Amino acid sequence: MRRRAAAEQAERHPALHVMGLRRRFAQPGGEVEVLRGLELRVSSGELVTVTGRSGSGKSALLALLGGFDAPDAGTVSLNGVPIAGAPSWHACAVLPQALGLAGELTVAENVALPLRLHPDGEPDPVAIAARVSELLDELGVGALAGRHPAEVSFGQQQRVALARAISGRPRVLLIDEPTAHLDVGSVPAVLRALRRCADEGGAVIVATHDEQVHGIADRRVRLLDGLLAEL
Ligand SMILES: Nc1ncnc2c1ncn2[C@@H]1O[C@H](COP(=O)(O)OP(=O)(O)OP(=O)(O)O)[C@@H](O)[C@H]1O
Repeated sequence: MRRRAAAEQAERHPALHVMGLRRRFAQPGGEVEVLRGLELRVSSGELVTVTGRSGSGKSALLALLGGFDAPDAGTVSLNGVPIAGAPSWHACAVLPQALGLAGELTVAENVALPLRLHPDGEPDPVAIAARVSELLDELGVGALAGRHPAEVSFGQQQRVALARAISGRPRVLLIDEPTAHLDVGSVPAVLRALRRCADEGGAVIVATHDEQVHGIADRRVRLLDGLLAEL
């Protein structure tokens, strides 16, 4: 019964639904309204890229979608339920440009964290280790598992942070510029990982200037004058 109710809920409500989102920031010349009543719906299994000129508000938008910032007006709902603060990693994983890896943990321990904090309970440690090494290998950083984030390059940290964001198979994944610091050879693995996350049922939203990322999207939107336009 509960499963049927959840299925009906998923049908009625998109994985991510943004309504009337407004955000103003105080700036030296006065207040600037960066988001001006923005609307967005993203379904499970859909990968949407957000483009827009530098300073248009893409990172500010992701911070609001991830519950790290509060809007001046409007709502962000996950499966029909408005968020209040940052949801669990399982409900919504966020990969900001600053990455946010835990410096005291190894690469492998960082990637294992969402699995260990899973709301259904911590899976068997052998299953966690297998998932972690599979993801790190796929992203070309398997040899770094035992190092700490400060001991690897920023481009490598970026792939570790992506592995951490997707390890718990989040229902919604928000990513800011996932290819910004990568060498050309590392990009295909990142694109495959993002696409698979959507194909396995995640709603994936990626802010990017990179045409290669737009190439794997189901839908592209542009942030312009505080609103999103379909491309
Ligand atoms: N906490 C804040 N306080 C004041 N202004 C802010 C704050 N956060 C963002 N802004 C302003 O909001 C605007 C949008 O910034 P944001 O970082 O979201 O742009 P962006 O589209 O992600 O840019 P980029 O593509 O360069 O990463 C900028 O003018 C920025 O200065």
